[in-house]
Amino acid sequence: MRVTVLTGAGISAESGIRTFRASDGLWEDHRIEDVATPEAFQRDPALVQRFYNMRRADAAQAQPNAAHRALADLALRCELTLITQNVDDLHERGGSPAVIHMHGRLNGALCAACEARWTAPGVMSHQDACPNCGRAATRPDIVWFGEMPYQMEEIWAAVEAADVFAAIGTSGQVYPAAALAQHARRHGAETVELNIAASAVSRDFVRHLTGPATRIVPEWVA
Ligand SMILES: CC(C)NC(=O)[C@H](Cc1c[nH]c2ccccc12)NC(=O)[C@H](CCCC/N=C(/NCCC(=O)O)S[C@H]1O[C@H](COP(=O)(O)OP(=O)(O)OC[C@H]2O[C@@H](n3cnc4c(N)ncnc43)[C@H](O)[C@@H]2O)[C@@H](O)[C@H]1O)NC(=O)OCc1ccccc1
Repeated sequence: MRVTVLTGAGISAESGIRTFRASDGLWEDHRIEDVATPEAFQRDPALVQRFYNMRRADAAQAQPNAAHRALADLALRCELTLITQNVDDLHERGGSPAVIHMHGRLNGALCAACEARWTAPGVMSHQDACPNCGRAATRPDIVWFGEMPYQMEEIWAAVEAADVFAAIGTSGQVYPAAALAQHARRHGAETVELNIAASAVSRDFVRHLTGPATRIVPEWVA
């Protein structure tokens, strides 16, 4: 059985990581345009680094929950492709061996000059020197709005090959991630949505499991 799973901020909500669009969501007190676009980084790199340093510190405090662990268990029992929009490392800390971070990672750094990548779990500054070219053009290894998500070829292939496609804790408002369910359905997959509420693409799913991820994901996996 080939299962492809897409996760969003909702799977990490019960670990204490803020989602984006909830009433207390990140986008309530930060404008996307100010912190999550290449233009924002050009304009005020220190503001952008402060935003991601805060996110990195929050994620370091958080612990994986029963939903993260249930997916690690599922990987032992089927051919699982785990795709996440999340930039935290709770899937890995929850035991998932292979995770496709389509929107990047908090613990990653990228040189805007030579595109070198390295792991940087601590506080990051745009003045940090690149270990490869030595220039001070360090940015978080995060996919910002207007930038192409990572590993899209692998992702489309895993969606097309899936017998089951599941979306967990995502509002279906950001593309191309939000288009994956429809693509999976068009390629014959059984589509299931796991969420506490309806999403912007609930119509693309034949099954809907409603409730907190820490309850419904272990139930779905069992
Ligand atoms: C806002 C939206 C309309 N805009 C876009 O989609 C744009 C533009 C666009 C492209 N195509 C389109 C088509 C139509 C319209 C617009 C577009 N897309 C892009 O810019 C993408 C890139 C998008 C990626 C941006 N980066 C992120 N993240 C990293 C940064 C960071 O994290 O700071 S997106 C970020 O926001 C999204 C947030 O969504 P969710 O994770 O779903 O979170 P949200 O808070 O919204 O919802 C939480 C859900 O959980 C549920 N929930 C809550 N608690 C629980 C609980 N306890 N249990 C279960 N469920 C729960 C809730 O009910 C809810 O449903 C995630 O993707 C997340 O990664 N790039 C690109 O298109 O490039 C082009 C291109 C082409 C060629 C060459 C070059 C470029």
